[in-house]
Amino acid sequence: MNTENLTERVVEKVELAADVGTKVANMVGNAFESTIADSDPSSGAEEETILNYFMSFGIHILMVIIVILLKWQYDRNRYRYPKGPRDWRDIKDAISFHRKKRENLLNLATDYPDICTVLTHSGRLVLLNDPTLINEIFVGRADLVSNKVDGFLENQLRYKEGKHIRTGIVFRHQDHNVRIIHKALVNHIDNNLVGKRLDLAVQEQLKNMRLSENFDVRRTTFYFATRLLTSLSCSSTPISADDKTFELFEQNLYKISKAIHADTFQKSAKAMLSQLTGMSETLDINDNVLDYITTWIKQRRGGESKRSDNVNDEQVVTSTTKINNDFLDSILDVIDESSPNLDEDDIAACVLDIIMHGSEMLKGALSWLLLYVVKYPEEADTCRREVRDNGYTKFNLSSAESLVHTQAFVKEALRLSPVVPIIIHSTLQDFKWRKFHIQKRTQFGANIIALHHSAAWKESEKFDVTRWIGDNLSTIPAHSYSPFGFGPRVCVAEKHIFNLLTGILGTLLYHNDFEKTGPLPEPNEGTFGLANLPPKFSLKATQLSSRS
Ligand code: HEM
Repeated sequence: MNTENLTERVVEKVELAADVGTKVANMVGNAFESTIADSDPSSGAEEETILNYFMSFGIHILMVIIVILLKWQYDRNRYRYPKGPRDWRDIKDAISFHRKKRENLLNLATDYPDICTVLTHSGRLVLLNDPTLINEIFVGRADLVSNKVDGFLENQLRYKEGKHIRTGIVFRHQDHNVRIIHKALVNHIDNNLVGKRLDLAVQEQLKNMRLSENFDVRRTTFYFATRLLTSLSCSSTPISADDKTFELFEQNLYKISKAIHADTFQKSAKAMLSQLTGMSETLDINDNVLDYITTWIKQRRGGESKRSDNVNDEQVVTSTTKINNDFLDSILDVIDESSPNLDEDDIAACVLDIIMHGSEMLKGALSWLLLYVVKYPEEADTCRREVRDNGYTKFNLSSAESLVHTQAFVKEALRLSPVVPIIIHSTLQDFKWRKFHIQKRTQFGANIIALHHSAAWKESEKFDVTRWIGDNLSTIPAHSYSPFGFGPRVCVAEKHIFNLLTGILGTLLYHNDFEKTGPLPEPNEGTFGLANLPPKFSLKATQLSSRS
């Protein structure tokens, strides 16, 4: 008998056992219920009733445990996962996985260069360490979403039955609406922002950036990014430090931002508690932030219907009647294509996602860049010379492409310190893949940090900007660099992010000198949860004269 037949027979047997187990549990349960129901209350020694009650309760619990064990055994035989430290013997490692997550992700990639299954505090995770396998799952299977990440991040607001706001990493992909929104956002960036509004919007927020003798890098870059993303998402919103409502909105976003990234055992316990009780401070703040965005959308739609009331019957209201030309408009434009129809709550959730994800990610990337600027002052000086030689006085997306050294600096910093160190999606259905049979809702993690540090890179631990320049480019290993995700779920801003970051860094370096004000954190410190952020640190910025 071959192994496949044997496995099938074992599976059948266990299936049968599980079935019998359930039936027995029901029978015993029913028998006890009827025993209690049949007992004559008048004859009733009270003590006996209590005893019966406890016995019945105990047997129910026992049966539930038996059924759970049988189901567990059944699943073990039915599903086949890649090997890895996932045994109960490794439970201690699983519980402490988060504590040294960075090292764990790197070690696991060394021990299992292709793939392995790990038990983490948020459940089983199939860790993909090889670029080909990552592609097969993340590109070949566009229906993957990370529901468990939804549950884990405490900021997930169930804004509707079955729908969550997913901050940091956006949208559920099985849904038709997600595809059309993704496409609408990419088209909007390509057609309306690049070479058009984007340059002015970034210039304005760079001008307002509060750099000082001692500025908190994470906070400053967060406020810069939030304002930029808000102006691009909902351009009619008054974004000013004097606007009290906007100030509150920003502060609340910052509170959420601080709360969400921890990836610890305590955090899992807290998330579980808030799922059970529905009570969570972060969720409350999130609610409040969403209300704020809903108000903008109501105002916008109110304005639009007034405008369309004024146009005569022959005139069709199309996207050209929209005067704001922002992310919100691009979503409003695809309402007619949506199914089920996007309503105000859905739209607000998307806008909030864009603002939160964009600002979190930009904060992370810019914080790492400034940290590397002070850690590698000579490299930063080379970048500064380049921007000065190119007369790059103010942000311009398309000419950022020509800042070769500065662009290389950005790429190298995001290689060593990717803002998203592991991208987690989960499966919607059971499926067979290679020699495995994967259960639905299994988490898959693309081990980005390990890809970026793999032996395929020459001196992978070294901060070497030159690897991205000229002939050295040929030494860059294929498919081993992916700071913005993969496949259909790739970041909507992916094509332009390097130029965006290069232009921002270039402008900051043109006008400022940055120095440390105290000990600097190391790149392997900081929050390493779903996002990789440096710990809080401050720098001194000194304004440079326009021409040195
Ligand atoms: C350094 C900056 C950024 C980084 C590192 C980054 C990274 C990522 C990553 C890794 C994903 C994929 C998530 C997944 O597969 O689950 C993603 C998705 C996304 N990003 Fe970004 N991102 C950045 C900036 C931005 C900005 C500025 C925007 C603003 C428009 C943006 C909008 C989005 C959206 C809308 C998605 C979801 C796409 C979808 O699920 O269909 N990102 N980003």
